[in-house]
Amino acid sequence: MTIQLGCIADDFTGATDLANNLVRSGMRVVQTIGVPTTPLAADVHAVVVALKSRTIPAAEAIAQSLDALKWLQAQGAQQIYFKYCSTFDSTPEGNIGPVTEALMDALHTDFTIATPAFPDNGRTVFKGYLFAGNVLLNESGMQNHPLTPMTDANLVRVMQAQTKRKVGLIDYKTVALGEAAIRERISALRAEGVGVAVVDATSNEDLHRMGPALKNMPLLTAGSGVAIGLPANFGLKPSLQASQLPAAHGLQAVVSGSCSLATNAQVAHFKSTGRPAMAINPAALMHGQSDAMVQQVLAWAAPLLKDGPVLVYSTAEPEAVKAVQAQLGVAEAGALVEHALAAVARGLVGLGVQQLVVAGGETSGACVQALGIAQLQIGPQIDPGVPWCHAPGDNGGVHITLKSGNFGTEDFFTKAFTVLA
Ligand SMILES: Nc1ncnc2c1ncn2[C@@H]1O[C@H](COP(=O)(O)OP(=O)(O)OP(=O)(O)O)[C@@H](O)[C@H]1O
Ligand SMILES: O=C(O)[C@@H](O)C(=O)CO
Repeated sequence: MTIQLGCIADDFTGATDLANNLVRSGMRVVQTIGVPTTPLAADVHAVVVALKSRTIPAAEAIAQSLDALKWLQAQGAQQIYFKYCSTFDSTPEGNIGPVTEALMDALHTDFTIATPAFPDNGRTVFKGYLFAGNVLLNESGMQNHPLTPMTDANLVRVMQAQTKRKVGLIDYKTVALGEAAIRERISALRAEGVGVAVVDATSNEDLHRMGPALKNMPLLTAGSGVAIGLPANFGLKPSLQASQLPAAHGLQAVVSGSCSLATNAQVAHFKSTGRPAMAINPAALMHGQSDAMVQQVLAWAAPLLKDGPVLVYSTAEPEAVKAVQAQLGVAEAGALVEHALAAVARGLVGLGVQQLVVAGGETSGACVQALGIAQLQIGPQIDPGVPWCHAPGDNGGVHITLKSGNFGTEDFFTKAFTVLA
């Protein structure tokens, strides 16, 4: 079986976000966790390979992305889509620039686009500046991200710092004129030696105008927004009919390791409903105390689960995160918390949880790996960018949703379960 679009996502929530937009735009999609070792068995238009490569060393991110590329090419992928965060999450070293460059080299292409625009979630790009909601990226809370603080909203500048290729801009005026003008601008930029063009988009209409101009471009790099304009290039029509998931069974739980503004509000909202919630303090995980802490959390959760969803969270305000990072180091703090939350997720599933909400991309990566999930079927959307997914397994498998840090309404942690009911 051959596929049309081959996608490489740099984290797991981002992968379901992209798969969701492709499904809603008319594609049959499968998401794999990591690079599969066998050929694709499903009859689909697109595959999203979910990596956990956003914050690992650039050389490793490149190696994993090239592996994914090789597998996708072997499945016949006609176009490659490198999906990163709608808030362009990266460190000064990358990994968006280095991975883009490596994919360009491997695909023997001298030009690609870069745009994290996702208007349905308030991410817009105007004159090369990224807005999250009504404010610039660096005023949106993303300047305090635990792993990838974003302190500059100018994407041409941010991308240029990460790549040796010349970075240019296709601005909103060109995008507004549509396919021919965008193609003309691409030719002009290529003639100037530009290898990567940031593209403005402030609405879904912009993304739909962009779509036809991207037909046959070997590599696209973007958030999930660009996806909505692509299926038409393959003769497919939008369909809001998400794929049907098997009926949901089992107990319900939420595991949250995201420290974003949105997740902090979602945790506060869940607690305000009076439902059971337990915080994990990273300091309590140090000196080999993690296993004991996980056991304590599971013993707490076990008798409560029959009465409805419980929440286990490390979600904290920026000051608390900074204090922990000062004590443990940024990477160590992140890894310690991810490891503990992943063990909690595995333990909760062991207690009978079959409907699981996980908040945070890195956290989701750790949890999905700990649960041994290899492939996800994409189901109905809960909020823009966040679908329910299903992983087959014993007793009907697990319904899981991987919520990007900044996505979802305040009541997401309770609302999500009503979508499956
Ligand atoms: N209280 C805490 N102190 C320090 N680090 C924490 C704390 N809680 C979580 N972390 C770490 O912060 C990181 C949060 O990243 P994660 O990707 O899970 O969330 P996010 O960035 O908000 O989500 P997304 O990537 O979907 O936008 C993880 O590595 C997590 O382990
Ligand atoms: O694009 C986004 O914002 C999300 O899909 C994501 O990648 C969060 O990790």
